[in-house]
Amino acid sequence: GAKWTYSGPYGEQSWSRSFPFCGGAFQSPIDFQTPILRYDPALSPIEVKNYNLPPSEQLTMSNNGHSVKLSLPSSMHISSMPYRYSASQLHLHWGSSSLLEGSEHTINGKQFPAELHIVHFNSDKYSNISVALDKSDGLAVLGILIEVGNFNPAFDRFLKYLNGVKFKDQKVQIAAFNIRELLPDGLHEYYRYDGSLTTPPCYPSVLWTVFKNPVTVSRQQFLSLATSLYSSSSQESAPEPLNRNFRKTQLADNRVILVSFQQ
Ligand SMILES: NS(=O)(=O)c1c(F)c(F)c(S(=O)(=O)CCO)c(N[C@H]2CCCc3ccccc32)c1F
Ligand SMILES: [Zn+2]
Repeated sequence: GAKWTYSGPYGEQSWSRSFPFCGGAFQSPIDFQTPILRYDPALSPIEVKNYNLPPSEQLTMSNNGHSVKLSLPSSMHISSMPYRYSASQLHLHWGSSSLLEGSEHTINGKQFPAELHIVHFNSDKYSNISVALDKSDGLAVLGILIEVGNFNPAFDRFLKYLNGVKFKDQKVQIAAFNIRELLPDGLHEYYRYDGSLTTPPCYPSVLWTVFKNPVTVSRQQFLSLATSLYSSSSQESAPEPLNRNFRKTQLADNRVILVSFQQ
């Protein structure tokens, strides 16, 4: 597809030229501002199934030039939503060694150092994610905000392989692990809204669930994520660091953000 980046001439202000939905409605991410939040007691705790993958299983970790992503088996799924949403991949967004602000969603204007996304598709209605990608009930993404603090052994399960995917299109196989450990302890407090992919093609097809409570990684783990990767391929002459790969917050328009918790 058409080239797009997070800065320069192909940056987000230009995305809508090649990807019209990026200039459309229901775009993500957004800033969770108190005045547009509404408590919804019907929002039940998120329930995930088969997230505890056996270490005998292998996952493909890759650098696609936009993020580092981990392929996930479709046996992993969210069971607490009206439809079953099966896992497809997880990836991250982060700042840089000099910018500890790289999350996509923000809370009352506070941007976190990084954000983890676990992408799922509606496997009750669609046979695979490619078919589900542009359907209004096609995708569900879990967003986990990341703060710098204590060392996180779960994140190290894949961060320790970053040097194997330094350049675009590099892949490595890694031992699977319990993906549940990447999530915050409580899955009952979250923001919920209808939004979009935060990268081209920006389809408004995502039911977003962003947990209220961030997880922590150590400063060293954050710096490893923020400084190990390049968006350019190994053959290219000028290596382009892969960092600050987050989209700016979009207008909420008249969308209401539901929250499962009361202030
Ligand atoms: N923030 S976000 O909206 O969740 C989000 C990203 F930020 C992100 F970088 C990716 S990407 O790594 O695939 C690089 C961009 O194509 C995705 N992938 C999705 C949408 C694109 C096509 C596709 C095909 C199969 C599986 C997943 C996806 C993404 F959904
Ligand atoms: Zn994402």
